[in-house]
Amino acid sequence: MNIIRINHKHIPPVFNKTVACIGYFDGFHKGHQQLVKQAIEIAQKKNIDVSIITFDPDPWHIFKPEMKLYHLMSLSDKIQVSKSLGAQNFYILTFTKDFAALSADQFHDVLHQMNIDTLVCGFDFQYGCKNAGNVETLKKQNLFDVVVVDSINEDNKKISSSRIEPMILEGNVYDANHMTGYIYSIHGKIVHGFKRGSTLLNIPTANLLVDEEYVIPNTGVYAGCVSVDDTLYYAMINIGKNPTFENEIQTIEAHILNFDQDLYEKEVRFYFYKKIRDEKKFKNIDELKDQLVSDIKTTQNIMTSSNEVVKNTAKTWDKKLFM
Ligand SMILES: Cc1cc2nc3c(=O)[nH]c(=O)nc-3n(C[C@H](O)[C@H](O)[C@H](O)COP(=O)(O)O)c2cc1C
Ligand SMILES: Nc1ncnc2c1ncn2[C@@H]1O[C@H](COP(=O)(O)OP(=O)(O)OP(=O)(O)O)[C@@H](O)[C@H]1O
Repeated sequence: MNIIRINHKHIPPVFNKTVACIGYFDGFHKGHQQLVKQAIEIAQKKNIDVSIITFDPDPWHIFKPEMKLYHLMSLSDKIQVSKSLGAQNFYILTFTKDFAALSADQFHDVLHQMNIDTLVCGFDFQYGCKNAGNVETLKKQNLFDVVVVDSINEDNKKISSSRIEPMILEGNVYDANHMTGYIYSIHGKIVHGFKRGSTLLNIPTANLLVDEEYVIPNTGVYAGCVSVDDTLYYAMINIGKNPTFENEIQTIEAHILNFDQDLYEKEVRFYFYKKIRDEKKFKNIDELKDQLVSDIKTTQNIMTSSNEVVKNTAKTWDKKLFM
């Protein structure tokens, strides 16, 4: 895939004629996926490329620089998912105050210089200074064709990134996953924990130092997966302060089922499919251990009966399944 960062003031003359989807695309939910599907259909008929156009940094970063922002996906996640959805190009328009101040016509001109043949956007797409541009202004211009996708809904309400975020924060990853079709995941590096898992409990866990931009699910125990290198494994994941041991800081740790490899310093991804229980304080280590053994069975059962979403997750992140 071609990845090109673009400063709107100096657009290089390097772009293939393309059908492009435009938006911020945080989480690549089913609404976003519909745009890409539509773009692929048009591109196949015209025998031209499919491109994703997004903005970076997050426009909020320019308007409210003091605000700490959390996302469902990093920019490199979006690149990876765009590739598996079938795009040939990924264009990153650098979002600056100047870019935000473009009029609708100037914005059209930027897209024209990027050799856009057809723009695919959602019914509520807005752009340009003070959101002056919308589907109506796009349809009036004649530099490129425009295809508008109707609202993709769940429970009669538009699926959107801002609807998915609070669900994840509440721990309701199961319903959030329904709006994307694959399992929500966060990326990071495996670091050292207190080593109680491998010694006291005989159930080793990998502790994740998460990349800081992600929306983190609420505390609790989740059935899900972990991917290591190019393989996806079933896993049970705990987010919390291990109240039995009275830790002071929250950790994110996973026990990967049927897995026995050193993971320290590895870059991995944790996938949260469904919350199975709250984290609890146990009277003693044996009770915690019994609970963990039961959690392994619960996780195995939940994950084996969720074949479709697991397969789609593996496809989305280009992983093979080891189960
Ligand atoms: C799936 C799972 C569920 C867990 N549930 C609890 C829990 O309910 N209460 C608790 O105190 N610790 C819980 N733990 C955390 C264990 O106490 C933890 O794995 C252990 O302290 C090892 O930590 P370490 O990696 O720092 O050595 C859970 C861990 C996992 C992987
Ligand atoms: N549910 C949906 N149905 C159809 N089109 C959608 C849907 N959600 C987003 N789009 C379109 O996808 C593109 C990217 O959307 P974008 O990520 O900017 O917004 P969003 O998902 O609605 O997120 P937010 O909640 O942050 O507004 C836009 O063109 C938008 O109109």
